[in-house]
Amino acid sequence: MFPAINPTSTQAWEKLFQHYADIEAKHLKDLFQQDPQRFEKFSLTFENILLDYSKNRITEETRSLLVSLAEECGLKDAIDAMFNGEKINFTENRSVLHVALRNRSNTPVLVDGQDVMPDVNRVLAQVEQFSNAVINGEWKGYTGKAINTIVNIGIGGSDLGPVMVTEALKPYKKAHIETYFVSNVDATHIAETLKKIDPETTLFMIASKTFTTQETMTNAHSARKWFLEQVQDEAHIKKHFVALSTNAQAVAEFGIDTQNMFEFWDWVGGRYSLWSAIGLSIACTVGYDNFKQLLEGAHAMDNHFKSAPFEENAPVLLALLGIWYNNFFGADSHALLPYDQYMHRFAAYFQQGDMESNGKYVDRNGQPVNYQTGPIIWGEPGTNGQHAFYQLIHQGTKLIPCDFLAPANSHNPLGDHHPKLMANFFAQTEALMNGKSEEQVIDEMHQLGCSEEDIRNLKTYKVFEGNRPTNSILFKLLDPRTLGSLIAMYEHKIFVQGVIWNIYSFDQWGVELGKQLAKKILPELTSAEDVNSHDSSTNGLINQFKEFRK
Ligand SMILES: O=P(O)(O)OC[C@H]1O[C@@H](O)[C@H](O)[C@@H](O)[C@@H]1O
Repeated sequence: MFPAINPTSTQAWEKLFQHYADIEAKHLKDLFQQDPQRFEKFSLTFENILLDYSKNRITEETRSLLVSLAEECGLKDAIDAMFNGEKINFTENRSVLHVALRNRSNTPVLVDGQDVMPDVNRVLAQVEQFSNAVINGEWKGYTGKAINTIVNIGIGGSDLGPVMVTEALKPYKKAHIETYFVSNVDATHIAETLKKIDPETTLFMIASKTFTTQETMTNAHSARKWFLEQVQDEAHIKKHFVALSTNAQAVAEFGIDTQNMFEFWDWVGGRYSLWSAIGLSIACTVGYDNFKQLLEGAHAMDNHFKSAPFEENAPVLLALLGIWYNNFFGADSHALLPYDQYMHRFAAYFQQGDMESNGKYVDRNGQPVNYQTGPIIWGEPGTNGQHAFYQLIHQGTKLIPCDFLAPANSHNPLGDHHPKLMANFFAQTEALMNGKSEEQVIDEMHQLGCSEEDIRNLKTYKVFEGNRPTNSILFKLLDPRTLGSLIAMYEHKIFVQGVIWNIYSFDQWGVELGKQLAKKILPELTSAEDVNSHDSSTNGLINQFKEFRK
C-alpha cells in the first residue's frame, strides 16, 4: 500500500506556499507576453485530444513544484497499487478496478491472487451477444415482437453514466431503439415513462450494484406491477426484465431469472461502473461495437496515465492544477463547460464522480484534514451558460477555474453553427484570461460617442480584471473512443487528487445518514398520531405534511 502522507507536511507544499505569493501577483496576460513559447510549453496532445493548460496561473516552476508534490505523496506507488488490484478502497476492503473492465490488452489483473479478466471477458461477451440480439430483433417480447424500447431503472452510478454516454453518443444511436432512464423515486419519473411505452416491445433493465437501493427497487416493483397488469402472466417477465447487479440473490428474489442477470463485482465502484454490465443500456442503444470503442478509448487513457511522466500526463496535470487553485488560491468550485450539446450531462455525471469520491474530511490516517479537499463541480453546456452564469465567472468575487471542452467537428455541420459555437469557446477563454482594462473601456466608450459623464460613471463596471484560469480541451470529434478517453481522464484526475489529499476516494459513507433517517421517517408519515420524536422543525414539517394530505 502507498504511504498515507499529509500533503501539507511535504517540502513541496511549503515551497508551493511561498511560490504562490509570487504567482498571485502575476497576470496571465503578462505571462503570455513574456513567453512566446507558453502554449508549446503548457499543452499536450493525446491521440485526437489537445489539452491546452497554458491559460493557467502557473510557470514552469509551479508545474515542477506540483509534480514534486505528487511524487512526495507517493502518486507513482498509488497508481501501481490501483492497477495491481490492491485493496485501496480500505474502508470497504475492496480493490478498485474499473481499469480492468476496459483492459483491452487482457493482461492478468489479480484480486486475492485470482485473475479477474476471464470474468470481465465473460460478461462482456454476454453484453455483446445480448445487445446484438436486441438490436437485430432476435430477442423477442412475449408476443413475438422485437424490442424497440429500453427502460433503464437505476440511480446514481447506475444511471448517470449510461445517461451521459447515451446522450453524448446520440449520433451513433440505433434508429429503431428508444432508451429511457428512470431514476427518481418521485412517481412522476416512472409514471411519465410508462405512458410512452408498450409492454410488448419494452425491455426493463434493473440496474443496481447492491439491488437494495430504495429508489431503484421501488421503481422496479412499480414497473413489474404495471407490466403484469398488462400481460397477466409472470412467465413473460423473463423476456422483459433483466438485471445488472452484483447481488444474484436479491435479483432472484425480485423474480428475475439469473440467466438474465449481467454480473459485475464489488471492485467496481458505482460511479465508475459504466464500463461494466451497467453499460448494457449503452451497448443496446449505440451497438456493442461503439461500446467497445468507448472501452478502447478509456484503456488508451489508462495506459497514458500509467506510463507518461507526470509533467506530460493529462490526468495528473489536471489534478495538480485543481489542487493549485483549491488549496492555494482558495477556489472552492470547478466548472466543466462542454461546448457540445450532446455532452449536456457531462458535468452532472462528474458531480457524482468527483464529489462522491473526494467530498471527505477524514484522511487516510483517520484524522480530520487541515486543508481543503474536493471542490464543488458544476457546469452546463456553452453557449447556454454564457447567457446565465458566466457573469459571475468574469466579474464575481470568486475564482472559478473552468474546463472548456469542445469538438473541432460537429456531428451536425449545419450552416455556420459550429464556427459560431467555437468562436464563443475561444472568445470566452481569451476574455477570461485577458480581461479588459480601464484604458480599453474608456477608449471603447469614446469610440461609441459616450459622454464624459457616462464614461466617469460607468467605466468601473465595464472593467474585467481577467486572470481567470481555464483549461481548453479540444478534440477532433466526439466519437466513442474519444469520449472513453475523456471520461477516463477525469476519473484519473479524481484519483490523483484523492491520493494527494490523502483521503479514501472510493467509499461514500456520507450518503448513508440520510438513507437511515428516511427509513425511520417513512412509517411516521402514514401513522395516525402526530410526530414528536424529532427536533421541532422536522416534527413541524412532518405534521404539516400530514395535515395537508387530510
Ligand atoms: O447501484 P446501486 O447499488 O443501486 O447504488 C446506486 C447509488 O446509490 C447511492 O446511494 C450511492 O451513493 C452511489 O454511489 C450509488 O451509485
